[in-house]
Amino acid sequence: RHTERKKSRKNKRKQTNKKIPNESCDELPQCVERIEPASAFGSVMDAHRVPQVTITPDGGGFSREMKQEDWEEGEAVDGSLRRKLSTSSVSSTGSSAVESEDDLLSDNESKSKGIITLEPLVDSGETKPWWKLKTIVHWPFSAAQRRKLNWVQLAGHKGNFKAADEGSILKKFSENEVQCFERLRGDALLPFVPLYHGVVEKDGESFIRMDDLLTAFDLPNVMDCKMGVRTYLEEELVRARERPKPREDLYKKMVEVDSEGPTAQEHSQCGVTKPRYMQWRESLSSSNTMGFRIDGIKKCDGTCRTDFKKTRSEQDIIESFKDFVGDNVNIIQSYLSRLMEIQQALKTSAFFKQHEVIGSSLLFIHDHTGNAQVWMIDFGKTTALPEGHVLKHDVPWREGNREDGYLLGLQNLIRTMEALSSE
Ligand SMILES: O=P(O)(O)O[C@H]1[C@H](O)[C@@H](OP(=O)(O)O)[C@H](OP(=O)(O)O)[C@@H](OP(=O)(O)O)[C@H]1O
Ligand SMILES: Nc1ncnc2c1ncn2[C@@H]1O[C@H](COP(=O)(O)OP(=O)(O)O)[C@@H](O)[C@H]1O
Repeated sequence: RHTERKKSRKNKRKQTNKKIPNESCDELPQCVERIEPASAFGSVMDAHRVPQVTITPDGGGFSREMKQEDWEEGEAVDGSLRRKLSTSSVSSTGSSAVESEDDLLSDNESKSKGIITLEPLVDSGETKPWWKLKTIVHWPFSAAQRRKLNWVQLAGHKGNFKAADEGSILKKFSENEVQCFERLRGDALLPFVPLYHGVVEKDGESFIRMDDLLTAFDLPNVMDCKMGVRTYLEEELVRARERPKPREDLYKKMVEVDSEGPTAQEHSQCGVTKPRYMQWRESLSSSNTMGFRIDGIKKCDGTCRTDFKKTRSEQDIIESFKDFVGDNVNIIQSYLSRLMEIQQALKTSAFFKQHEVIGSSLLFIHDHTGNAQVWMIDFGKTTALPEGHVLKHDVPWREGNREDGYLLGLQNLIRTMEALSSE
């Protein structure tokens, strides 16, 4: 019965692309301290306080350095990456907040962190029609195109991406994200989002096909910055208040960073709600104060870091950026120009005005040739506002106003790059 339950859980997860929490729990000390976010880049950020957040100043994180044995000669499809192997973790795309709060079942999944091997979609040889298209897609891919792709996935959910034909990748379907890509057609932001090639459906699973942003690079350096002062939807907050569902997996992630993070009550129930976890993450990092945070950095030397959970101060951010770009002034200038172009496009974008942009990232990519680009990715939780409503994106969030602070984050990213360029 347990197996059946687990099976049906897995099927359900496949269909909804959501993550399911862990089951076990450790006894931990109960000690909570409240601290204020550090001031950063001016007073406007200080306005972004999120209620009910209890955090402590110390914690850990994850850091991994690629070892020699991790590298092999390989069959990189795009020729732009050397190789790699390992990955650790998992989760899923577009996982709905509602589902997360409702689901207390467990599995041992976590985030993707770094360099991975993308599996191609395998043709099972079934005779029934296996695909449906909303737009164009070239399928089946040729045998040569069905090779594994060595790729970088710095954040998000492991298992969400698959290799496609050259120059593109497949991301697990999320209705929300598809709608965003559709609405972005013809918008001022189009030049800054990966080109969308439609939806591919295979063996009951759907995927979004989009350009692989790494193909233009030779041994790329990649940084994922999650944008916004808030990384959860307002509806998640409402749901958690009405029907709080403490999650053990989030509790464990919190304790891993700071054993004193959870409140006494959270310790005793071995669980924290999703918004509570997300608020804690935002306060501990630079999200609340700077409107963005670093989620991961992979450098061309093979090192890959995702231990930025406590990177919050302006100085720490600058140091991390410095480590990422090195002292190459041209790269810094290219990043700066691109960020300003994005800022300009956001001012005129109808899409941006009409959407609450939550959990979206700016992906920074550069290589030794001097090529440096910034792209807007991950629209899994970007939501259209009701007819007639618009957002400013640069004012403090108060529950109900749906503001996300995206422009505050962008402004601070620009300031960070400027600080680097003036050094
Ligand atoms: O970064 P850590 O501390 O691991 O926390 C993760 C990230 O915030 C994920 O966002 P992203 O996918 O943008 O990285 C989020 O998924 P959602 O984007 O679905 O909210 C996860 O929520 P759950 O999937 O509910 O666990 C949350 O546990
Ligand atoms: N189009 C793309 N091209 C290259 N890399 C990408 C692309 N989209 C996502 N990535 C990589 O995958 C990671 C996770 O992507 P994201 O869309 O945020 O997934 P999730 O929805 O699971 O959070 C990013 O940090 C980046 O490293």
